Amino acid sequence: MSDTYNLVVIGAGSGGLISSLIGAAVKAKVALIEKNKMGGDCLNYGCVPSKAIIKSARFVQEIKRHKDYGIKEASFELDFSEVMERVQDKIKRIEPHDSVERYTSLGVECFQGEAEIIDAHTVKVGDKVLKTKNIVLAMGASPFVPPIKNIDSVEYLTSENLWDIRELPKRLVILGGGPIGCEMAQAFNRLGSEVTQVEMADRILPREDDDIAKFVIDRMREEGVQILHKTAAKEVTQENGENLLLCDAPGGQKKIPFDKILIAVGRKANTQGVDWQRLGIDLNPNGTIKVDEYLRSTKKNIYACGDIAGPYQFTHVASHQAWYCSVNALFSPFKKFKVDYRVISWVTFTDPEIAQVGMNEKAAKEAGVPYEVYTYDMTELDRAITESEDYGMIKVLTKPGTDKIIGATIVSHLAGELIGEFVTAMKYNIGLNKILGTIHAYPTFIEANKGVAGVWKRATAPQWALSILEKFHKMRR
Ligand SMILES: Cc1cc2nc3c(=O)[nH]c(=O)nc-3n(C[C@H](O)[C@H](O)[C@H](O)COP(=O)(O)OP(=O)(O)OC[C@H]3O[C@@H](n4cnc5c(N)ncnc54)[C@H](O)[C@@H]3O)c2cc1C
Ligand SMILES: NC(=O)c1ccc[n+]([C@@H]2O[C@H](COP(=O)([O-])OP(=O)(O)OC[C@H]3O[C@@H](n4cnc5c(N)ncnc54)[C@H](O)[C@@H]3O)[C@@H](O)[C@H]2O)c1
Repeated sequence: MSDTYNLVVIGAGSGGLISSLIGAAVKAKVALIEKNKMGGDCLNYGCVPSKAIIKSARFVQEIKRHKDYGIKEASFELDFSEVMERVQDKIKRIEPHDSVERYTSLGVECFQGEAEIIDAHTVKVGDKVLKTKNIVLAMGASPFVPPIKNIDSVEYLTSENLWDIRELPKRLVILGGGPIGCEMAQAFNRLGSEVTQVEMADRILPREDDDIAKFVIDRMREEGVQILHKTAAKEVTQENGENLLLCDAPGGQKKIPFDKILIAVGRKANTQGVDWQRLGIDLNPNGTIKVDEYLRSTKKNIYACGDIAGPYQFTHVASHQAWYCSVNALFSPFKKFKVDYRVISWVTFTDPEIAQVGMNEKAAKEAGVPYEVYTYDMTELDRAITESEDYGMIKVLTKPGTDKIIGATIVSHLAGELIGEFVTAMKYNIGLNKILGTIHAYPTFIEANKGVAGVWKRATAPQWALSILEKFHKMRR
């Protein structure tokens, strides 16, 4: 038997794990190389720790809202280091899913160490040289640190070292109003930090529609997060033993005192330090690996998935792409599949959550796609009222004159769960009429999806038919 691998996968995050798993499942000889922690960003620094801290913060918030639930007195004493230990505990609970032991048992040969690509068919890890037919690049992305003067004078936080702190920052500045910035601004504020969020663009959550983002912005401000829009961080200085962030703001220069600063202004692909040109691999202007619709790089036996490839930076997209990388690498030229981004969903885990599938209004306008829009107000939903969670909306974009869904956005409690029905509907071409005709249990949050379908039905009911019906019933009286 040849020692040559069918697939060498570099990086054991969401993309690399799934890519190697698929290879092993179809009996290919697969090596998986990881230089740091199995599970990559999602498990160790991303989705898992962030969702764990968000839960503690939400629990605190519910205690603060005791009067909304008819409870006169409720108090709590926060032990921040325990909150952070709980975060680590959740990582440890999930770790076995992504472990060397599990992947080895599934038939993947795991190597610990930094991979070095020698040529298109050779990868080195430590003193081992692996020969391979194909390579999958799944090396992820890292926090981008913008060029702010004197930033190195403070021990700034990013999503990588945030999880090491055990003392709650009293005054926390968060740079960036994307998902990381917003999720962490709300969570730390709820846990007791005084949070100032600094966003360069016109507003935080710049990718969302205005009416959707407003629900989150209003809620965050109500809870006490100070949100500064159109504000660009320029310099860090120290005055009287205090750290200050100097920003260009609409009213002039602003000085923001802080104890800790979290940088969350985007993540850049881990493509530094490799001579890609020598390997015949082109990069995109933003530093990601240039791939075609089969996820092949410009070197045809080298594929890429996840954050290193883009265009999305989500765990589920990395694993979706991973399938195409492995299958296309292992079965080309007999069979190959074009990656399908038609139905991609994502959730921002603020409270309320924002969940999206397909296009929102902003994206449809930018792409010049014609649409009709139907909205449902969550204050009308019985279950939301009984839960004191009657806040938010569902917004569905349809192809004009039809019930075909081209996008859905939900901003509400449990939006991330509710979006699932629209994901399935879009994937299998189920329109709003069929959602309306489906029995949803009462009283549940998911009934809201039927609610928006009802709004569509009433708005599009043929007026001529209704007027004939009116006459018909009149005649029968
Ligand atoms: C705070 C935060 C919260 C997030 N929350 C969510 C969320 O709720 N939902 C969601 O879908 N996404 C979320 N994301 C995004 C998600 O974590 C990423 O999109 C996902 O982890 C990307 O997976 P990947 O496999 O491309 O890369 P990674 O998970 O980064 O894995 C890449 C791996 O490659 C290894 N590596 C790099 N170079 C080499 C080398 N030369 N040799 C060997 N190994 C190497 C790295 O050590 C790393 O382990 C979040 C991200 C952050 C930072
Ligand atoms: N719930 C989720 O699915 C989830 C959660 C967290 C992260 N992620 C993924 O990780 C990616 C990275 O997240 P992110 O929030 O770091 O980045 P992002 O690119 O999504 O948002 C960064 C924000 O920072 C702003 N910004 C850029 N430079 C700035 C500066 N110098 N000063 C102030 N503001 C500045 C941008 O205008 C933007 O609003 C996301 O795009 C997402 O794909 C997903």
